[in-house]
Amino acid sequence: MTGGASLDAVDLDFSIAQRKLLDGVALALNPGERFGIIGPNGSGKSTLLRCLYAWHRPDNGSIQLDGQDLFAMDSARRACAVAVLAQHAEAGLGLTIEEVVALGRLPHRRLPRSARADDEAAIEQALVAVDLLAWRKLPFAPLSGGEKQRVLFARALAQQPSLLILDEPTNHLDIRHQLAVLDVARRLGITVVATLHDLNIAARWCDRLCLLDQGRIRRIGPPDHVLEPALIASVYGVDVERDQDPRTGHPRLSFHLPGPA
Ligand SMILES: Nc1ncnc2c1ncn2[C@@H]1O[C@H](COP(=O)(O)OP(=O)(O)OP(=O)(O)O)[C@@H](O)[C@H]1O
Repeated sequence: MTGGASLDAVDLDFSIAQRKLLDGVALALNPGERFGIIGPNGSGKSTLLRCLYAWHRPDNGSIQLDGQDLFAMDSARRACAVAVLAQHAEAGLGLTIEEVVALGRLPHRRLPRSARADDEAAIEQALVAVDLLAWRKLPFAPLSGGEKQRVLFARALAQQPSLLILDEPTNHLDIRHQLAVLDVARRLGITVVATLHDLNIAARWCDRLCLLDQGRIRRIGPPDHVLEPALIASVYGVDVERDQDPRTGHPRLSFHLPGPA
C-alpha cells in the first residue's frame, strides 16, 4: 500500500435544486486516520463523501488531498489515490469475481511503470483479505448482497489507494464479516473515511467521528466526545443510554423510541 493521504476540506457548501445539502462543512483528516461520518437518514453523509471523491463539485470551499487541489489533480493520479466503495454499487454482469476485483487495477494501467505482476499480486492479496480467493473463478452476478459487497470491497483494496472512501461498508454484511472488513481496513494503515449507521461499530472502529445533521456538522472528535447521549438523542430523536463495552472499553449505546416502555 502507498501510505495514508491527508485530506483537508474547508467550508464546503453544496446545493441541488436550491436545497442546501451541505452547509459549511470542514474536515481535516490525518494520514492513516480512520474517520467515521454518522448522522440520520438524509443528513448528507453520502453527499459529503461524493464531494470527497470529486463526484460532486462543491459550490463553495476547497478540498485538498496531500496538499493538492482534488479537482485540479491529474485524473489518473487521483483515480489511483482514491478508492471508493459506494452504496448500491453494481458491477460486473458476466464477469467473474476475479475480473471484478481486477477493475480496481484499471487506474494504474494509465500510469507509466505499471506492471502486470503488481496487478496480479494486488488482486490476490485483496481476494485473500475478504476471504474469497477460493471463489475467484466464480461468476459475480449470482452472489448474495453481502458476498457482492465483499467483492466490491476487494476491488477497492486492489486499487491500493492512499485514501479509501467507504459508504456504509457494513451494509449487507453479517456480524463476523462487518468486523472482518473493518479490521482489514484498519490493518491497511491508510486513511479511511466511512459512513456508518451502527454507532457501536463506529465507536469501536473510528479514531474520530463527525456527526452530521441536516447538512451541518454538529460535532467532530473522538467517539467518546461525539457519542454523548443527549446529543445523539436530540439528533436522532431517540432515547439513548450509554455504558462501556466490557472487553474493549469503547462507549456502547442502546436506543429506545421515546415514550412509555
Ligand atoms: N441528486 C440529488 N437530487 C436531489 N436530492 C438529492 C440528491 N442527492 C441527495 N439528495 C438529497 O440530499 C439529502 C442528503 O442525501 P444523502 O444521500 O447525502 O443522505 P445520507 O445522510 O447519506 O442518508 P442515508 O443515511 O439515508 O444514506 C437527502 O434528503 C436526499 O434526498
